[in-house]
Amino acid sequence: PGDSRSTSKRKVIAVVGGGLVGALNACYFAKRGCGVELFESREDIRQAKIVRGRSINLALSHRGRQALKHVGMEEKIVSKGIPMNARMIHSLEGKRSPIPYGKKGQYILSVDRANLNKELLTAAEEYPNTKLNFGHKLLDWSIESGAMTFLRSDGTKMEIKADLIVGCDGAFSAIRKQFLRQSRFNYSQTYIPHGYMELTMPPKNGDFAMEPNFLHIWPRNSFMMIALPNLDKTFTCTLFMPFEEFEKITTGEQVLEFFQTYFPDSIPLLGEDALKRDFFRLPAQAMVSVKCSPYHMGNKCVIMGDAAHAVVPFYGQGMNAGFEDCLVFNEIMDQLNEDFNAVLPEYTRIRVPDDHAIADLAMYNYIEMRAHVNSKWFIFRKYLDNFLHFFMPNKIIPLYTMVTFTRTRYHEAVQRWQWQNKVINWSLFLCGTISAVGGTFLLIRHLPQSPSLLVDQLWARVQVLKGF
Ligand SMILES: Cc1cc2nc3c(=O)[nH]c(=O)nc-3n(C[C@H](O)[C@H](O)[C@H](O)COP(=O)(O)OP(=O)(O)OC[C@H]3O[C@@H](n4cnc5c(N)ncnc54)[C@H](O)[C@@H]3O)c2cc1C
Ligand SMILES: Cc1cnn(-c2ccc(OCc3ccccc3)c(C(=O)O)c2)c1-c1ccc(Cl)c(F)c1
Repeated sequence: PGDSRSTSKRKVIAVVGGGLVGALNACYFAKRGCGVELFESREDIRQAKIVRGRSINLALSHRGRQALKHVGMEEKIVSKGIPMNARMIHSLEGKRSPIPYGKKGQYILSVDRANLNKELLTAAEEYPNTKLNFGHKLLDWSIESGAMTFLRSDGTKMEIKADLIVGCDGAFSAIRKQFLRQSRFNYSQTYIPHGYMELTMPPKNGDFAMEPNFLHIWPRNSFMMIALPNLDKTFTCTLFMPFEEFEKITTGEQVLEFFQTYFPDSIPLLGEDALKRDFFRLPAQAMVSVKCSPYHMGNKCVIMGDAAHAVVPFYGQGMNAGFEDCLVFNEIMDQLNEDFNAVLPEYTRIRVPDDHAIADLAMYNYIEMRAHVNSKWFIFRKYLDNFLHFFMPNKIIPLYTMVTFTRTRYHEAVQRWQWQNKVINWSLFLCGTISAVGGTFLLIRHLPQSPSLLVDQLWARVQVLKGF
């Protein structure tokens, strides 16, 4: 087989998967001076028409931006993103409640998935030490030799070796398949009963149909819908609903009936005909949560992004976590002088707890939103968060703020949130007890007579009232 392993000092990295994380990783390794060969099963999306079936836009937040910043891509991506400074909660009655994310600089960005992927591929390609191979699908690889077998779009096969294989081939990773054959490799996957469907909300009179700088949310317990703005003044609405509910809706009239019941304010904005058409354009897509460890095999291979940790999208963190994987791996490469024997196990040791934490958080959010969260509860919770944070800014930091607007390690954010909840619950218990004791004391203290006399007086009044 072709052997790309370096004879010189320069290491050759094979990045498998040219999606968001693979393309960014190619930039990271190329910037480091490695020889990078990226292999992507699809044809070059920069030449192909738009690929359907993945979310059209995504929420980019602090972790992802920091990762892009390291390879000089933050400005380019942010300039094509639309800031969302607050949530806009839509009630069943059509009332809209804006709830800011927090301080001025705290906003998330709606970015176009295809454009982001194209920009990252082009950035990777600009490095002289990078080669992008499209139409190359990894079939198998050997943990012992590190040899990889690719099926090319012309039907031929090719084998190559590299100094390091970086598996960024998504939730159904072929790289990870080999990991599953190894002992002591832990793996779990969960398909949730909800599916998702994307609908497009067109511009109205040439402008956005709703306020553009918001993450629009219609929380209806087990039905949820969100809308993120696009540069072409459309919104991409994502409807989350149990598959069994999707399956009950088989006619255009039933679509309208459903939206009239749960999301009435969105019907005139989506357009009745477009809604009836779009709803049946693609089937609802499944959502899977994947957790595994370790993330590496020997000194040969490491997995990142959805290949290592596919998360349900109820925190808007999947891509942000995958981008942060690249940043963390790079930081460890610097610390351990690119010694793969040390870097790979250290990456697993550091990153597994954090990616498991965000996978659990996203699932927790899904379960919490599905069970409790309607618009009133959503608004109450967020006002409570903001109220507590306002009065105790260094004591109480909302979990969503830590996850979305800081690089606090995900597992530390969860630990802090659990501690904060204890403090809040204790404080509420204490306040409750103090006011109960205090109230009773005041009642007894300022009563003119003994309590029994008071009861007689109250009873007499009841008899009088009974007489009316
Ligand atoms: C509905 C929905 C909404 C989301 N919203 C957000 C959001 O708001 N914010 C956020 O941060 N994240 C969000 N995500 C998550 C985000 O989409 C993923 O975390 C992200 O795409 C992961 O990137 P990746 O590169 O690891 O995997 P992918 O994007 O899946 O890319 C994997 C690539 O590998 C290629 N590939 C697969 N198998 C092979 C093979 N055998 N050989 C070669 N190539 C192969 C694929 O063609 C693909 O190009 C959302 C996800 C969904 C489903
Ligand atoms: C794409 C994206 C980016 N961030 N978020 C997000 C997620 C959860 C949130 O709160 C959880 C909560 C609210 C109220 C009570 C408990 C928990 C908030 C928030 O605080 O605004 C924002 C999403 C998103 C993704 C899917 C759905 Cl269904 C959704 F509604 C939003």
